[in-house]
Amino acid sequence: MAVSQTKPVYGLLGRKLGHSYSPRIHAMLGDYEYRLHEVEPDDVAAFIREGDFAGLNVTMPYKETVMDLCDKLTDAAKKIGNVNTIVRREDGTLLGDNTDYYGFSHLLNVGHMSVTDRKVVVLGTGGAAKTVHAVLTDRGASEIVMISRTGENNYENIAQHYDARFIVNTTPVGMFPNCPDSPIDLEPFARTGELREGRADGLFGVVDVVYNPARTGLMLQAEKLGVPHISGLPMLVAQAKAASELWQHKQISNEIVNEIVEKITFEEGNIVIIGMPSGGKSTIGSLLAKQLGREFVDIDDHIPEAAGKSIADIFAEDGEEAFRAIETQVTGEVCKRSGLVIACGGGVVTEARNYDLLHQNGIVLLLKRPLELLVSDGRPMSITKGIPGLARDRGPKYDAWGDIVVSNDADPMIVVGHALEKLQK
Ligand SMILES: Nc1ncnc2c1ncn2[C@@H]1O[C@H](COP(=O)(O)OP(=O)(O)O)[C@@H](O)[C@H]1O
Ligand SMILES: O=C(O)C1=C[C@@H](OP(=O)(O)O)[C@@H](O)[C@H](O)C1
Ligand SMILES: [Mg+2]
Repeated sequence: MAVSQTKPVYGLLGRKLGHSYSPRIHAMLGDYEYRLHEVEPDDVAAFIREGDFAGLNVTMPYKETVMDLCDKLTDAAKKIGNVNTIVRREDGTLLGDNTDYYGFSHLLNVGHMSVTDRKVVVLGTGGAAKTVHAVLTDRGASEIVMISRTGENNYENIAQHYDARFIVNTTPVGMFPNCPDSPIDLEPFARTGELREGRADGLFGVVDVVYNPARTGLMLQAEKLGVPHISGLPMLVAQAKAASELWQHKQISNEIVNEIVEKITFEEGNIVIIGMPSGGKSTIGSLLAKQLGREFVDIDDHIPEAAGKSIADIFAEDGEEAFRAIETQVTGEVCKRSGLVIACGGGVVTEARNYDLLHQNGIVLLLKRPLELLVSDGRPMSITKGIPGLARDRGPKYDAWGDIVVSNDADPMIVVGHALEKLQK
């Protein structure tokens, strides 16, 4: 008689799990069930005692709580002071371990962040900060300064640490939906170095453990300053891999970690389309979304809703500046979401402040249609300034903002095919 095989059951324990990436990550790491458990503080002890699981990941705010509920702790978990992975052993007892340590270590490796003999500023003093501190200590950082809101080293007196060479953010500042916020200004840190080849080299690296959005305010500023930087997704995936290895008693390659990071980056990232008015952003965007099975959002469609009047009326009654203010507000709300195809208004590049909004969580696709094929119908800017004038003013900005360029000079479905090819590279 055939014996029915049931899959082992793992999962994630936390209080609010939102749209956690963990089930998707674990589905790519092994053949097991992975469930989400949102549990209130008073119920955690009972959940652990009675829980029907072969192992667990643990997240905020229970990484310290579960330490007392495990039968045994690994040395790493004891040293760091929190548990993110629980393994049920053969005799049924629970072993508490910490794979965030491995995750952060992996993040430093893939970001090429060599902290040995360097001064590091760590923003935050919570659970993630403790893990980060342990890794930095083991890697021989010369000085580790922990910044908190009210401690001895805080955001008021952070200037005394502008000589730090690395910054690690472990706070939730900048995390969705508060994006693109940033906990600190990086410029004074960068400026402490010598000016070489036109850029200050005081900062060697910036790491953000936040992974949604893909680029927090901190990452976007590091990028502008030319400072090497990396955000938290490889850490999330690597800690999951290490947990999965403990549960399955087998090794998983770093290749798989990289593949998962790439897949989630693409799926969660937005495809943000810019280009001249009537260049085909709405047309190509909606077809591309259909092809990818994604939601399509046309910023221009949401502006009348936000303003209570049509785009033509905003321009006629309130002027361009008022239109730009509403456009920025709507663009910010839409672009912080995930996994969308977004068509922007043609003038989005006229406001420098919109750059971060477009780039925080996506790839910017510049759609270029030959000027002679562009039309002005109903487009206030194209009518008043004329298409050649707009093209002259905006051309350099379109080129600077676009991460990839796609020509819209063929049948729309052919253009969508070209866009997909470039996106999947
Ligand atoms: N590849 C194409 N082939 C034929 N017509 C196109 C193509 N791309 C755009 N159009 C047409 O050009 C006009 C403007 O396109 P639209 O998508 O509204 O531009 P945008 O959103 O950039 O202002 C529409 O009438 C659309 O049908
Ligand atoms: O170029 C511009 O400044 C504008 C372009 C329009 O969007 P399309 O590019 O979709 O026409 C719309 O946002 C508004 O009329 C302003
Ligand atoms: Mg449009």
